[in-house]
Amino acid sequence: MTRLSVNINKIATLRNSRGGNNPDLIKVALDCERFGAEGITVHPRPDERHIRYQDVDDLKKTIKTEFNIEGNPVEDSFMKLVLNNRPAQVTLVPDALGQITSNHGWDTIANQSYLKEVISEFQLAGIRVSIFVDPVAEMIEATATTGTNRIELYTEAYASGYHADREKAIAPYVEAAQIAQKLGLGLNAGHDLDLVNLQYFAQNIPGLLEVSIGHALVCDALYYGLENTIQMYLRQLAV
Ligand SMILES: CC(=O)[C@@H](O)[C@H](O)COP(=O)(O)O
Ligand SMILES: NCC(=O)COP(=O)(O)O
Repeated sequence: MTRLSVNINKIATLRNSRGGNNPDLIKVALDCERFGAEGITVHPRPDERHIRYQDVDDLKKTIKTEFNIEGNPVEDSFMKLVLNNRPAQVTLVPDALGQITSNHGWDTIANQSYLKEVISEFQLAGIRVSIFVDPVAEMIEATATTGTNRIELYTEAYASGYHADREKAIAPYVEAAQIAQKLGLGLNAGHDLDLVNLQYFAQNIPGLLEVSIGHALVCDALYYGLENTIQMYLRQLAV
């Protein structure tokens, strides 16, 4: 069964907009867990526009489910943050400084030796590593030599193509998942997954271990409430 990790970046965005502590990020994370989330994901960016580095320290001390920290290891501050907190999983994402949101996976061919080096540093600290990749066969194949435990498929192209032709939109992801399985890599996925496109993805992707979902889930919570929304997402994954 696929696990749901709730990305709480957007809760921090709302909090930061007024400078106080409403909503309380830690309380929301604990409530997500209470409502059924099987993990908490954060993507602290160097400008701390949503998740602050202090939030990561605070979350590590309080949450009980799987903690997943996303970010670009080229930043020394990110390396230190992750190594000091030792989450269950780190997801390496090649975002540039100031990028609005993630928009591509790693070029695992050009960055093969660099990734190998940073992945082993995290693994020596007992942290499972996942790397963010596009569903492109040669990019998935090249992840094998990096030593990563898992890959996270970047699902924006699936989400944006879903309404026009979902079979066409999912085809590269099915192929990517089959390659990952052949290589013995664990499989995660995320970005723009929502209540409309999630079930079809989970039903058709073999070996999908975890999805991390934030933006759409927080938007849905405005209408359905956080507890109902998390339960609705979990039902989409119960395939
Ligand atoms: C890696 C990924 O797809 C998500 O973490 C996404 O980057 C969310 O980050 P923002 O909430 O800053 O858009
Ligand atoms: N890794 C993807 C993630 O954490 C959340 O992405 P999104 O649902 O906010 O697009």
